[in-house]
Amino acid sequence: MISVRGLRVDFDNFCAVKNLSFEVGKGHVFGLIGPNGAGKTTTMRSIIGLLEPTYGDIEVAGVNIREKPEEANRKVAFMPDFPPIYEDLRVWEFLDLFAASYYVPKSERPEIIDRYLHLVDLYEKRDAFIPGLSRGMRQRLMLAKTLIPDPEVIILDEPASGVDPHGRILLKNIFKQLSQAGKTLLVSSHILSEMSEFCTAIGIMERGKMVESGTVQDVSRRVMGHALVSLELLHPEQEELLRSVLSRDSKVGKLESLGQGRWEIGYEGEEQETADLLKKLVTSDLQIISFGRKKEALEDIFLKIGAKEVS
Ligand SMILES: Nc1ncnc2c1ncn2[C@@H]1O[C@H](COP(=O)(O)OP(=O)(O)OP(=O)(O)O)[C@@H](O)[C@H]1O
Repeated sequence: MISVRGLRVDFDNFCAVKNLSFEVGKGHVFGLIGPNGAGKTTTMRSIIGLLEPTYGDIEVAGVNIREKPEEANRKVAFMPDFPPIYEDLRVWEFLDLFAASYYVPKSERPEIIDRYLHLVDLYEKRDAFIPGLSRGMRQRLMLAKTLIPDPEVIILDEPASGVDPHGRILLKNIFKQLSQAGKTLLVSSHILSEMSEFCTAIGIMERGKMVESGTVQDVSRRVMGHALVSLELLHPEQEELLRSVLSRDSKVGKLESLGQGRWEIGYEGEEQETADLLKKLVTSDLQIISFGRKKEALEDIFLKIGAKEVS
């Protein structure tokens, strides 16, 4: 797990991170979201011990980084947003070099390297020279390198930047596997829509402060005040019946027709209440083709918080 309490980081007389506290539990993927200069990289560099905080307490996998920096260092791996890379090596040689620097015995390295190359879908590029790789492939190679020491805590700064849709799906599956294996992940990104798929929780940073954090759903409910439910009627002419059933549910807010029997409903209820609403609709003889809580649009949450900050 990761625990950050009361973190402050100053650069000369500029305060980049202010009184920041958050926790990421074992097996969770926490997404750090924020505009340029919000303090995401500074926070990550502090957690891995690359920056010394002005004050605050940080623990990784239960180890305080100030008290036991070397032990903490062994528990955590970091993938920076612009990692340096050794240009004149083949893919496997690059990983072999890193495995050697982590004291992986020579006899075990080929198997470990191949395992991680398969994981990031670069096995076919095993013998290719690094300059011939695309930016997305390099990102995936760096991810393989980051995972080789089998760290408990993995910190990734903008891992999805420059990665194509195939690579992003791959990344999502890798994060899932890692969290299922009990790893703790902290990921920063500007690609907000993907963060809601990758992450079990998010934190939104603005000017060095955490302005919101929690599950995407919790943050969305707090910021937006409601969830959106989309619904499609088989017979659009059942509109009156739909309106009448919905009017009896106090949690229903704005009702918007998208045409041809499709509706969007602002809904303040929890998930269980949403399930109860569906039951009521169906037992009222409405013919429903589709019904679902929409994935909260992180972009909307982000914009709303941004608007709140400047107003
Ligand atoms: N070494 C440094 N010296 C002085 N100021 C710095 C230093 N590193 C970061 N900063 C400043 O601290 C603030 C936070 O920067 P940081 O890189 O943490 O933001 P970020 O959220 O990661 O941004 P981005 O999304 O652009 O990477 C910025 O205003 C930046 O200019």
